[in-house]
Amino acid sequence: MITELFPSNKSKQNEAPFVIAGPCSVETPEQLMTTVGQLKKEGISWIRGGVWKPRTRPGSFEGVGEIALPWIQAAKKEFGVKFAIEVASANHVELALKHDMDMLWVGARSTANPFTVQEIAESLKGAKVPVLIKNPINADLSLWQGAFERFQKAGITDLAAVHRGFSNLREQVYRNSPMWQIPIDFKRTFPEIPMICDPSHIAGKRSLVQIIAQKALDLSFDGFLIESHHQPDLAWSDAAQQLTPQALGEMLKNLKTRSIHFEGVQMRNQLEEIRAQIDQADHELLEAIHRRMTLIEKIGEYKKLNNVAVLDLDRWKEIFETRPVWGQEMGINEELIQELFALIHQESVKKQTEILDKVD
Ligand SMILES: O=C(O)C(=O)C[C@]1(C(=O)O)C=C[C@@H](O)C=C1
Repeated sequence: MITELFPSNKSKQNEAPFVIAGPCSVETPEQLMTTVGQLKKEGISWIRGGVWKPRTRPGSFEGVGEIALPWIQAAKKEFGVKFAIEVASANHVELALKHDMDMLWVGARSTANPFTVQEIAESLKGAKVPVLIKNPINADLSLWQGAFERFQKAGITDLAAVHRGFSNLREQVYRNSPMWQIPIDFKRTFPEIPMICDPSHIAGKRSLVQIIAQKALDLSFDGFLIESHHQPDLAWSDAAQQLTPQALGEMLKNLKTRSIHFEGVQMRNQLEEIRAQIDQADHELLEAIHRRMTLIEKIGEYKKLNNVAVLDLDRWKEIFETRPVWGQEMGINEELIQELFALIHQESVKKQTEILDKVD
């Protein structure tokens, strides 16, 4: 089972994360052998490599295809490594299994298409390989969850999720927006499924890979899928985001792994005490919201009696402008206050509309 590969499931703390690394694309037998050999020297024994590359636009390099599979078999034999490749159709699955691939992954563009996910899941029935499912290219949590449900329904349960970021036209720093809340929400709904981070596709450039990888460890991710090439600048695809095996080894040494839980009685007691205070603060927050809602209902009754519209834009504008200023004085993030009051106002309007529409 794939879960056995992850340190967080072995109850050991501060252990090195599980890493699958390798070139974006398998290009030639020489490139593969050299890269795999160098990765092995860095202690990496799970290798990735693209054979079929689904590209956004035609004309760019789409992978060397099936001929790469015997090259991979040779590299596996030479270095005693395991290999993971992407599959995007039943035909790819059949070929991958025929050539002893050890792990498969479903790419972001495939996850976005339920027909493709269904086809891959069905073609894998009875197979023993673990499968990684990357998040869909668009920021749609349920589409990602749906892909897992399709695999589970087909009886394939040896699964892990890969967070590779989301396509976002407004994003400027990264190639794909990390939107960390989405993988966190995924972990909440599928706690038994390990979550791997692909910092290469989020970062888009090698100088940012470590920052993303560290953030993933801080958020208790279980491992990495990282692109590495022995001559990154000459790579046939994704040249800017690939690291040399040596740079990757160095980066992995520099990453700080964290414990999942607080260790030691004193630390745990302190934490309990602070959490009790948080419970109290949350209670007061809910009481304040309840008090506000009671007042909203009072105004709602008054508006109904006097035949006044629910929405009062001037008052709403005043609230929307003053609350962030109040919050700023307390050091609270402006965006949080705006989002919070937008939700609160939405609820007020809903409550008052119900009051006005109620037939007495
Ligand atoms: O002040 C009012 O008129 C209200 O009904 C309260 C309230 C609010 O949530 O604060 C709700 C709806 C209006 O659009 C403006 C403000």
